[in-house]
Amino acid sequence: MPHQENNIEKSTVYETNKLNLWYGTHHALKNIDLTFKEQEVTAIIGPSGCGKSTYIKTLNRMVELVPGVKTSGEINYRGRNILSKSYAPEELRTKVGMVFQKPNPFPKSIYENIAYGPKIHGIRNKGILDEIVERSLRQAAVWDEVKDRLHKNAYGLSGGQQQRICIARSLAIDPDVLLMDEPTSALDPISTMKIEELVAELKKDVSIIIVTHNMQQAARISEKTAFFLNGEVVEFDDTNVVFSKPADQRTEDYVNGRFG
Ligand SMILES: Nc1ncnc2c1ncn2[C@@H]1O[C@H](COP(=O)(O)OP(=O)(O)OP(=O)(O)O)[C@@H](O)[C@H]1O
Repeated sequence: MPHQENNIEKSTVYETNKLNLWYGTHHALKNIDLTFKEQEVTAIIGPSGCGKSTYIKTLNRMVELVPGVKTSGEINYRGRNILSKSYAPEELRTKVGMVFQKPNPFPKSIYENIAYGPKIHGIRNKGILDEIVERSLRQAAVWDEVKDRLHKNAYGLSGGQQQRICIARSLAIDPDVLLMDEPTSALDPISTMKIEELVAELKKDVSIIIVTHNMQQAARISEKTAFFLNGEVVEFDDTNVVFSKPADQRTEDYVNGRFG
């Protein structure tokens, strides 16, 4: 049954239908059918090498950068198949932000890191850029820590601060969707907590798809969970169902730490 709030069904943001992907001859994603809704956090869990990162990178067409990749099936974003020849990947870059496992700020000032995307999209007015920089840093819960050093190099920040700068950078384009690939795996518990709080806050405006190895994190922050194994989706359901009464024995074994 679809997740409902106030009896209004949430609209679909992304949907993959029979999505397959091969790295050369290696069949890494097998017939993946998943649907992601507005104002929801979906966690993607599964053991190492099961295809989580590959899947999330198909959603913004980043995986195409790997030589020898072949895909079949459909990825519909807001109702349009982004794998179709007529869909320009640049269009997605204005709507879908991505945050990686390791913080990867540009070797530039904090300000320039955040203003970069809006500038590429043609915003030149200093007052508007200042506003975007402040709003994004506030949203990413890092403003107070960096407001007095905006023109210092982002490399001078701690790992947790750098990761929140990267989140702020992706928020500066006012994204519709945020893809997060193990965004807290390199962080200490306090920075992790800040990012989890941030995810809870952001989901009012941004759909979030997050790959995580941390079961407690998936249980804490997501409405839906997809369990991947060997390139397939074994189970996709409300997070509380996946963690407390999963339909498949393999899911139960994984969420209870019996393998992976
Ligand atoms: N660039 C690549 N070229 C060839 N094979 C790849 C490439 N990237 C990933 N693979 C293979 O595809 C499969 C899925 O990898 P992927 O990185 O998506 O898994 P994952 O679930 O994200 O793993 P982890 O949790 O360890 O990050 C693995 O067997 C991996 O070796």
